[in-house]
Amino acid sequence: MSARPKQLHVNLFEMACVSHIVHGMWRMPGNNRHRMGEMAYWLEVAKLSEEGLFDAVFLADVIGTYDRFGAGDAPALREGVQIPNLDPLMLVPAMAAVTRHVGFGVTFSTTYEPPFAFARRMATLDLLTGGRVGWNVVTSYLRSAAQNFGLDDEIPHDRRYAIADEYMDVLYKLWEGSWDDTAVRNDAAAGIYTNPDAVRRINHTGTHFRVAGPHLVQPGRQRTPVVFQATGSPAGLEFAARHAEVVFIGGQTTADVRANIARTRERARAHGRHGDDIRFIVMAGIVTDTTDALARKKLEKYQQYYSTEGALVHAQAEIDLRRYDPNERIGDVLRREGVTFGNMNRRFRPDQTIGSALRQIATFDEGRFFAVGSPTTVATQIEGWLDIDGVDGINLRQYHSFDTARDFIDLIIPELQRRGRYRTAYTPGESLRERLFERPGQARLPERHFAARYRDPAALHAPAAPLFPDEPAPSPLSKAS
Ligand SMILES: Cc1cc2nc3c(=O)[nH]c(=O)nc-3n(C[C@H](O)[C@H](O)[C@H](O)COP(=O)(O)O)c2cc1C
Repeated sequence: MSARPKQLHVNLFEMACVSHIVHGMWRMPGNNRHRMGEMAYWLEVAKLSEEGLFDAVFLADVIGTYDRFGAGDAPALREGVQIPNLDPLMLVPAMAAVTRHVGFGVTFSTTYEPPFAFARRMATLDLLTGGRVGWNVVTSYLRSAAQNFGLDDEIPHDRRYAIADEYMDVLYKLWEGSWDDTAVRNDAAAGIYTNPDAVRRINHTGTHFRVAGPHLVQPGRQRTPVVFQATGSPAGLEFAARHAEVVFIGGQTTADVRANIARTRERARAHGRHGDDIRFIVMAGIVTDTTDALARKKLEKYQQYYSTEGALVHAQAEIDLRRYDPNERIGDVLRREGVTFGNMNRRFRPDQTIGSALRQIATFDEGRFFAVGSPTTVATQIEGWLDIDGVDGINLRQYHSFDTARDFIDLIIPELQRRGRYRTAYTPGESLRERLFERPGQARLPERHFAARYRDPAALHAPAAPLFPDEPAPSPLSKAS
């Protein structure tokens, strides 16, 4: 009875750095990663993504270094692991100017810079792009980032989400509540540019932030950009349930992925949202060629350049695992060295042997959503991701810029289109939100989203229930707001 098979959403996964996810690849002849500081590079990324009818170019970001192995910044610098890196927000207007449809997902952290200036920057992008922007909300996991913003160490994990929740509250007040749609009159005869009765201050006074307003930017197409988030923690899940529209989901097995999706949907429903108000995206790796054998050969070629050191740096390994007995457990070695497990829990477990951790890293970061083969092979696997795992789309990891995107566009997309699994054209004038949710005419957040309450001016001054009421106050950031 189903009218149309589920279609794949695709973002090109980018970061304005040389080595983003699959490390060492920048050394491959013909790879353009070193051009990330050139405007021409980003214009090509944008045009290529639009040629591929991608949903968006998705830009990751970090605001500190992966200082590792007690060797400071040297390993990350040598390997180009996310340093040097450029400010992703600054790339968007250039890319938008040479495209008409493709969207832009931009990462920004809620932990270190107060919300008012960010509200303005993001609203500027929404306005200038005609509603083509999304925001990947991150709370930042690097100690070195904390030290760049006046702190000695990371703010504890769950507390970062409590700060982020109030951060969102301020943004929604500015984006959704401060200006009416009809505020700008541009009425020369009456001498009224903006109707003062249609613009209001927000006068937000919370635990972490005090912001008077009004917002400085008139409303764009979407007002609030599409809210992306990646999480694997209980606090992050609660945050996603209230705020996120696109969630990066993981899981080692189909059952895990399905359970993660179901849990997030269930929590979203508890917040008065609909299950399908959230899209689920996975980071995927695809290596393809005209035949399975050629695709395998391409993978082998790529693997020659892969850097285990780069991968360990990115995995935030506190020690250089290559220097230890592979039969020892990570936890035992760390104890002996007097080093804490730190953020290594993102990739490893303390009871894991060094050897198994190294094998995991050495498998080219294949991960759960990895496909190598001909277009038929890959498309069949993707259909399984959509129908069996239940995800809505992928962030396409790049091995080679621009061959990864080019191969996907030339080989995989036609096959997906043949199967009715991928759009054959953009819908002119649609916002990123309309595209992702396939809801024409709904460029703005649905009425049932938490943010929509601020469309009623009276609600601007009613205190909103914080998502994490037990968090202690004030935060180390409150002085900065
Ligand atoms: C696809 C994907 C993209 C991510 N991009 C970034 C990023 O650009 N910057 C960042 O600081 N963290 C990024 N993260 C990490 C997440 O923000 C988050 O720290 C991680 O998913 C763990 O969630 P948790 O903090 O709720 O435990 C990304 C994670 C995933 C899965």
